[in-house]
Amino acid sequence: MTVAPHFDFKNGILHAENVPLPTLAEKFGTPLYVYSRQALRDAWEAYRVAAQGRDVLVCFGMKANSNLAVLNEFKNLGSGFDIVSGGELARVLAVGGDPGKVVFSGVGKQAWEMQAALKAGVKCFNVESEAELEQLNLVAERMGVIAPVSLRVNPDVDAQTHPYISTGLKENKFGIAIEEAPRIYQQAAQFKNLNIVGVDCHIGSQITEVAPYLDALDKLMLLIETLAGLGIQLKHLDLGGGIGIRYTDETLLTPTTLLDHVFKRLEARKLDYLQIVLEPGRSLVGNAGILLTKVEYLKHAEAKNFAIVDAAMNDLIRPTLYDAWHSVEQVCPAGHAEVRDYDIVGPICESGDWLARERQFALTQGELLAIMSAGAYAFTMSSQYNTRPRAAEIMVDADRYQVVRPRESLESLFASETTMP
Ligand SMILES: Cc1ncc(COP(=O)(O)O)c(C=O)c1O
Ligand SMILES: N[C@@H](CCCC[NH3+])C(=O)O
Repeated sequence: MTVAPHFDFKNGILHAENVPLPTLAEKFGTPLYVYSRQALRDAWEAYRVAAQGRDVLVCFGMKANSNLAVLNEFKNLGSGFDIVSGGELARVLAVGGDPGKVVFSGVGKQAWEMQAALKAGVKCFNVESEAELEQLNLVAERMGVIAPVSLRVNPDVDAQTHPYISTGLKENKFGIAIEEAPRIYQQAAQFKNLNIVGVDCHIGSQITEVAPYLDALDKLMLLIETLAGLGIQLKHLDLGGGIGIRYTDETLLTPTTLLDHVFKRLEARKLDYLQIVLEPGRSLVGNAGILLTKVEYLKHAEAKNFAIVDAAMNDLIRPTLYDAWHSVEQVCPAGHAEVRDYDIVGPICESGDWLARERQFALTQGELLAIMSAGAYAFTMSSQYNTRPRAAEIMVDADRYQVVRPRESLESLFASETTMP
């Protein structure tokens, strides 16, 4: 068993659904991102079941994986989208996503992005500062439209996750301090081209406990009641994303547990008329993807053993950026070689170019490894550092597969560059 249900061993070979990974490596080369369509569907189903027919809108936090094939799958399942840029909006529109189910997050929305989102008709802007409110009102006024607004408040709760991916603490750059929120809502109500529709928070990522969400919810419910007292009625409450996935042996918070707790508290306060919006990213895609890579060289140095693979930090930056653990599987474990502790590293000229450290393997040169849980914040955070073309992406569906993004060609990497005479 691997950490990802649709990536499993059959006859000693790791498969994506029914497709042996060596077949894909041979056909498309490595490094290669491979996604399981069924894993996307199962992850979505967990949210659908959790909603139990209650008014819940799931907006896929698409920064986790914005490949059009992935977006299209979620669109067809009824998902909305949480976007953070004009670029992400363009992707949603490219797959025919419903702008009425799009929430626009982010601390630094530019005027052109606001304009594009207003033109498309997004569900709401999650506004993160007073300055942004003013700018949004101005853009809407110029266009002669009304902008739907929700304030992203910072509830100052500890999501008990990695400091780099915790976003709901006072010292984070995100959101409006919750004590300031009533004043700023009142200010927003004065703007002629804004329409207040909701409240939003997002406290962090890879959260495995329900408590931080409930701490945030309690603070938000109090705010909603305060606002009602001031004559400001909200229609929705957005609790952001953040549900964690299994990278190793984490005990998981399920969407059902989260929503059951949330609705219980809302009912107790008679606030269950509110629509609940969620913005899950990682939990919808994280374990629906792997990064397939080939061992180029084995290097047995005095202090350490290295497996130098053809994937690198430009393909998957999470290990070096967050010290994140990704489980690694041998695609065809043969077991003849000597078992050693290996650092799995890429070819990039940085000491930080590692994908896993101190893992016990019996490795052979030329064999394939699968870096697991690489469906979220993996390809989307990739770069071309060291003039390395970004990897291809493949979607598998039972025994079918399709290239959903080809490997970049070398020429394309510098095709638009010019020399100066
Ligand atoms: C505003 C916002 N919403 C949703 C998400 C998705 O988070 P996750 O992938 O942890 O579900 C993020 C990223 O952390 C975010 O910043
Ligand atoms: N990129 C981070 C998550 C941050 C999400 C952005 N708000 C990760 O890989 O874990």
